[in-house]
Amino acid sequence: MDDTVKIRARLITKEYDMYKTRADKVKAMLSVHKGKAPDFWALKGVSLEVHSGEALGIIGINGSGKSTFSNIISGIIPPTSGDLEIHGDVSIIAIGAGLKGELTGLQNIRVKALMSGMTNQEIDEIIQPVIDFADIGAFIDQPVKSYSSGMRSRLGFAIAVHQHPDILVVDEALSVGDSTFYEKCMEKMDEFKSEGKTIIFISHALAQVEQFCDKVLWMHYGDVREYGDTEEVLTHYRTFTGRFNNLSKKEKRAYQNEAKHKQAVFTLDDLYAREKAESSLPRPVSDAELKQLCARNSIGDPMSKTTWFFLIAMILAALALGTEMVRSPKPLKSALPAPTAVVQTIATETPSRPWKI
Ligand SMILES: Nc1ncnc2c1ncn2[C@@H]1O[C@H](COP(=O)(O)OP(=O)(O)OP(=O)(O)O)[C@@H](O)[C@H]1O
Repeated sequence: MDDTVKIRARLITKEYDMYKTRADKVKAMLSVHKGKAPDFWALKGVSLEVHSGEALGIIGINGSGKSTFSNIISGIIPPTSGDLEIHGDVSIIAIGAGLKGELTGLQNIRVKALMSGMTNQEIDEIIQPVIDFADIGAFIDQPVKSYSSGMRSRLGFAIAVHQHPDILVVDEALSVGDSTFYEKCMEKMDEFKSEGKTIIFISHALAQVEQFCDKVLWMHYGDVREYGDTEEVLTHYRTFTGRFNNLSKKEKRAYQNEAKHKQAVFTLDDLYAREKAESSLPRPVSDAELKQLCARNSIGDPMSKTTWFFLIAMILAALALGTEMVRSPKPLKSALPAPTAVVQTIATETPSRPWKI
């Protein structure tokens, strides 16, 4: 492990809109209707720094936001606010994620490798090692939808590690494999670590986390409950889950409902106030920077008034042009802008059918 920061997350939030129908979502995007769908904040300001050669475990009960956070790190979904720096290529392995069911295992290897920017020659070189590592035999030529979850996980892991990413995110992918494959994956992850690569390991299997991770992030209903030394965090987490599991069904439901209510009513102003009172950031920031970190990113926002204005202006211009062309039809060639050389060539070659131009 060295001091080079590979991942720096500062006050990352994720808001999901709980639209009932697709139409409601489209209406909200166009800001046509005033009603706002109920919000749900899956992440309420997560900050951490992960270094080169470090293995970070992410733990937490179901629905605490682990996958949401790992999907943001992997670039699969954008954060709602906050700042994320990633230094290096990221490869994520999650159960079944990223594999196309209709394609064969072999085709999936090619597609995923192409998407990660590998050349055809590089892909040819990794195909056999991936097949050997995944150990799924003749199934490699079968559609992935016919695979068991263990086979999918093996193929996903094999592809991801052979892309040689700088940062490897393993989201519960090892929970479905057998013990032999698990050992093989662990060996590979150790190799990665010793090469200075960074690993994010999301798991409910605390013994695996304990064995492998240098640090642990305990997530709890969108918040960071604790972040630090593996043994310490795991001890506290085990105490919590011991108590939680002893609750009656009714008590558990009440606990969950209260936490989810807090996730529903959360706002970015709350985050700003919380950080003003007690900062969770690894380094101090100015008030202006804090305000920026607590401001919504523009991706996914409803359209601004200016965008609306231009959109409407363009639609009106297109309509006016269309009407003009219908009212005074001209020969197509004169209605069009000056023809290019290619169009002229075709027109010359097909003089009797100029409408083909
Ligand atoms: N696309 C979505 N739209 C709405 N809510 C979502 C969406 N994805 C996740 N959520 C909600 O966000 C919260 C966090 O989910 P997430 O999958 O990140 O938790 P998790 O800790 O990975 O859970 P698990 O351990 O069960 O995998 C949950 O309450 C979940 O229901």
